[in-house]
Amino acid sequence: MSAQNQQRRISTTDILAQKGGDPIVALTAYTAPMARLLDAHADLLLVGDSVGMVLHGMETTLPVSVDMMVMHGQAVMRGSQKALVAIDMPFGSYEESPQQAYRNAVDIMQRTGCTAIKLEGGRHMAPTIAFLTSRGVPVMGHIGLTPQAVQVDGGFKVKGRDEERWTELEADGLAVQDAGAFCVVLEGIVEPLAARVSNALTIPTIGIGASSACDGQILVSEDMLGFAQRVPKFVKRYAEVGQMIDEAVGHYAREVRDRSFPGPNHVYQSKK
Ligand SMILES: Nc1nc(=O)c2c([nH]1)NC[C@@H]1CN(c3ccc(C(=O)N[C@@H](CCC(=O)O)C(=O)O)cc3)CN21
Ligand SMILES: CC(C)C(=O)C(=O)O
Ligand SMILES: [Mg+2]
Repeated sequence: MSAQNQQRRISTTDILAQKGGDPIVALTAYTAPMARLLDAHADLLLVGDSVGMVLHGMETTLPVSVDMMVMHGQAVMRGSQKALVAIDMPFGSYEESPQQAYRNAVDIMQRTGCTAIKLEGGRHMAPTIAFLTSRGVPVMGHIGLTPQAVQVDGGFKVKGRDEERWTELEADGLAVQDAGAFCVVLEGIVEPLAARVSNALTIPTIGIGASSACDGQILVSEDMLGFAQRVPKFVKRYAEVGQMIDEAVGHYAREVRDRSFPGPNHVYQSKK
């Protein structure tokens, strides 16, 4: 390791310090080349369990394993230098007990070198979050629409449309904060609720489908880049990479078929 050009990674305390200040720029990353491109712009890269749906074609995030998260986490660590890397704890790896959560979180941190883990759940996960943070595992919370609850919720359903639910979600945010989380993802909630939770908390809120009232934003990179055919309403498509790939691959196929590729620049010549 050379001391020169060695850039310090953004830390959990750096993220915490962005509360109410410069918005936190976060994106998902699953691979080294994508992490390299995102690292120049993002404060935080999340190796999301959405990897199961986005890269592996799964219908939900439920089949994702710790080993999958570790493989993708290692790739993202190799591809990034500056951004804080957090890794999602997959379904079934943390809910049983604080001890189970600790064992799997340490496994993920030790095998990847990531800075933090993220887990879904509010008040009911607070004892687990406290167990982890008091033992050296930084935790990012995730409340609102929690995709690992897709089967009990009967789909990916926006939360807080009913005002009577607002105090419960606020209590979830406060419980996650009091348990020691350094930030919390607010997913799929109505704008006034996002504003209320963001104002009530002293840790940064990072929104996805939760309005600009949050202290930062996160999106699935492939969604905002235009890879997917269909994306949730909260996604803005900043590019149409899927279309670019279709055009490029169509061009390649035509050139292979008419033998114009490979051309003179793409072949090896023997010694004269
Ligand atoms: N590619 C991708 N992007 C994501 O943002 C994402 C994943 N995958 N996988 C894990 C979860 C699942 N997410 C989702 C998936 C679907 C909707 C969705 O269809 N929402 C409806 C609104 C439903 C309602 O109104 O209750 C929508 O029209 O946006 C939302 C979040 C967010 N996460
Ligand atoms: C979208 C973010 C918050 C996530 O949990 C994921 O990508 O799995
Ligand atoms: Mg996730």
